[in-house]
Amino acid sequence: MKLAVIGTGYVGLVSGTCFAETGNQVTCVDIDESKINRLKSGKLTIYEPGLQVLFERNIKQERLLFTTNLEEAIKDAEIIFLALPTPPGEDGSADLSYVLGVAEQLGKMITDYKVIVDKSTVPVGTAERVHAAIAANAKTEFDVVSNPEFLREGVAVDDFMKPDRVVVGTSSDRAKKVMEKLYNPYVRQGNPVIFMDERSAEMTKYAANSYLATRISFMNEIANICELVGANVDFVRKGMGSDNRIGQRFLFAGVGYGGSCFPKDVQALERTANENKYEFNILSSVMKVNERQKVVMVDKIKSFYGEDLTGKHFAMWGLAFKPNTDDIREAPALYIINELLAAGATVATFDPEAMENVLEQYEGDDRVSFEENQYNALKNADALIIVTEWSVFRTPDFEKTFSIMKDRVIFDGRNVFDLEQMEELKTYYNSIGRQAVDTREKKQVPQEA
Ligand SMILES: NC(=O)c1ccc[n+]([C@@H]2O[C@H](COP(=O)([O-])OP(=O)(O)OC[C@H]3O[C@@H](n4cnc5c(N)ncnc54)[C@H](O)[C@@H]3O)[C@@H](O)[C@H]2O)c1
Ligand SMILES: O=c1ccn([C@@H]2O[C@H](COP(=O)(O)OP(=O)(O)O[C@H]3O[C@H](CO)[C@@H](O)[C@H](O)[C@H]3O)[C@@H](O)[C@H]2O)c(=O)[nH]1
Repeated sequence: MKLAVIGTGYVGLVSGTCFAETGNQVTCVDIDESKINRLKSGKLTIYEPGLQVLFERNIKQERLLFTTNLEEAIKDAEIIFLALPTPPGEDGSADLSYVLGVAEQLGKMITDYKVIVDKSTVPVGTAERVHAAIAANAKTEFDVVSNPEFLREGVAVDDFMKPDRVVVGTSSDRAKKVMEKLYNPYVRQGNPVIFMDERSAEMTKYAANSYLATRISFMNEIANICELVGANVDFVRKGMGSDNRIGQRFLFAGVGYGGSCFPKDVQALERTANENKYEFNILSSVMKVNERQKVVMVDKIKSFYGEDLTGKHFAMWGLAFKPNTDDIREAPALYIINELLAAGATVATFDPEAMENVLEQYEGDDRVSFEENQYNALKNADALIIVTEWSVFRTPDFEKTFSIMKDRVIFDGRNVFDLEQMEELKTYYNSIGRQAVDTREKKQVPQEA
């Protein structure tokens, strides 16, 4: 099938490449000329494991093209995907200007039947608004379908190629047949395509993200209580998760959820509730808990050193909002850095992929540095703070680590180390939802003469 994907960010680039991989002819379009030039020259614009191979293969086999010319991209396409940003507006609702702006342009351009598919995360009722925006100028038949995307960054290719499910919202039989054909290869792998109306499809996306965010905030609260009562959240998680009704996944306490989706989508669903005069009490708490959790490491650091951190220097491992991505949108690390700086500290950071995206924010600020590797970041550090659970941080050379640091102190926001292991090292180790370990050698107090 011939497809156009409008917006070549995390979702557009992954979807476009994966659709090409299942044999479709895909043209990806973006207004960002530098992005398109880079993609055209065979270079990826994001870090996403497994994407490079598919990207190169499909470019080589001429199934994947890139352009800035919207009209050219959609001319022969049977299906047009909108993978455009829907950032939070000032009132927390999703900003639909990108989606509706492109819809208006499409209305003027389409000359034969098209299925226009919304892959962006958009509030309930958007399919109707997109339909109206296109219809204002369209001289031909078309259908608007809601097909929310559930991929996770860091495992996006796997999630796209082997989705737990595909949700398609449409009330048109003609569009349904087109979508059935498109997703046929995925159904054959045993993954269901769930058809429903447009409004339910739009709501499904917000419900799924908000539920997952709720699980995280719930576990973060459990972790905070564990610390107070002397329990260990890792045991509690395993004990809870073994109940099939709960399940093991997505129960990890940490430094709060970040990324480009959960924070904005929870906020947007609360906004939808408010607009409909419904008080969604759980969501307000989910957000409140997350705000607090993002800086829980700073609270721990301040109770160790005192409120004023002037003269203190910290090493930070991890900047991305989660491992295996270079994405730093709403990354807890950035909130933690800013709080530390405000309290007078300096920070040396290392992240395997995300440093380039953070550099700009601290340009000219010599209180924050970006180091070549995780050990360089430890030089003269009073303490190490772990914010993102990249695999490379899980088994460090502790002897080397402590020989470089000024003091043997670790604050771990992702529980990457076992407590037993830390008890054997002479260290102060403070993690999430577990008791702090302090096995540093006590200084000998000289006997009074
Ligand atoms: N990132 C994720 O993991 C993820 C997963 C599922 C759903 N979503 C949703 O998908 C949507 C896109 O998210 P993303 O992370 O890919 O965003 P992104 O910011 O990475 O990419 C959006 C792209 O759209 C381009 N763009 C903006 N205006 C354009 C226009 N008029 N014409 C053509 N291109 C234009 C931008 O230049 C950018 O490259 C959002 O609604 C998001 O909530 C994201
Ligand atoms: O047990 C967990 C799981 C995740 N997180 C945090 O939650 C955030 C989001 O993680 P994840 O969901 O893995 O990443 P995203 O790429 O943001 O994916 C979410 O958001 C996407 C955009 O809507 C959806 O498509 C995905 O289904 C949904 O999982 C990150 O900060 C994680 O560190 C935790 O703190 N504990």
